Amino acid sequence: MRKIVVGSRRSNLALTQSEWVIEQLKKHAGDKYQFEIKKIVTKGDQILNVTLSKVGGKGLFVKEIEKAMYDKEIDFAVHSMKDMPAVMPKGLMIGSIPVREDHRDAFISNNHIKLADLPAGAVVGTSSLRRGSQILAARPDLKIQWIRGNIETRMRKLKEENFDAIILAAAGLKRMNWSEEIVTEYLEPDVCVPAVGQGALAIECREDDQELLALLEKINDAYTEKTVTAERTFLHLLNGGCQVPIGGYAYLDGDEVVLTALVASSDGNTILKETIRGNDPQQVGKEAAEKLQAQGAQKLVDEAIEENQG
Ligand SMILES: NCc1[nH]cc(CCC(=O)O)c1CC(=O)O
Repeated sequence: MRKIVVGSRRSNLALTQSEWVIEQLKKHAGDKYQFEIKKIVTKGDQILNVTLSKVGGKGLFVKEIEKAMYDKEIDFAVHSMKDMPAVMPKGLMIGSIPVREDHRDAFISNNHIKLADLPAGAVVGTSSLRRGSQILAARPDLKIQWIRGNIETRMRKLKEENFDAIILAAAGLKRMNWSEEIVTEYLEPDVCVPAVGQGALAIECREDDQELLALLEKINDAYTEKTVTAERTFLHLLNGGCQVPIGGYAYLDGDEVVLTALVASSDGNTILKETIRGNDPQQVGKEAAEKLQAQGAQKLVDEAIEENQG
């Protein structure tokens, strides 16, 4: 019997995701494996009072976990796919991509007033440049205000502070069993293109752990893998980090991947958006990046980086 140690951030969402993955694996593990969760505190969990994009972005949540994996203190870790860097560190890999939860953003407002019906000047809370930009594109008369914290904290701030609405990933709410009744409306990708990988999980493990890889393979979902590959190829080629609003969502139409990719300015005044289809997910991602670059996406990315550093 092998004991498999799962490294997890200590937030409720991270623990819920790790427990969910363990439940899925148990269906295939027989009595050959035992699982244990080891909680790990990351830098991203400690820094809660500044905008994520200003303190180093996605990598903040994964570095300590990766060290524990190199040191063999843990065997795998479950991440939200959208928090994963585009390139994996040496010796580690994404060993499995389980079936994706809801990919959409959930719009949650006081008194259930829909986005289109909010009065001018209403305040929408989000710390995502991507969400802020697309909300402003739809409703330039609204105000975006930064909000941070986990789901519980943001829900409390919506009620107690000066927010009229907030936006959260539907997947997080569903995984945490929040009632659907709190959601005013789900924003479809034609209104708000989700983050690349939103709703999907990435199981990260050591490249050389063949035994574990064989087990993880059993809960890999081909549909999710294919669509997320298109999204992540696009993200990687744009090289935008999280300093510029970028979104990407793909689904399958028969064998074809259909990817909608977005690059925008934070104020929502410039929205570059393309939908590409094709059989090869990497080719589709590449084509989307090239199409948007031809429309000036790289300039938006470079300007955003300059602004952030200056
Ligand atoms: N930005 C943080 C983050 N990273 C992953 C999720 C959960 C949803 C998912 O798996 O995409 C969330 C919360 C949110 O965006 O509201």
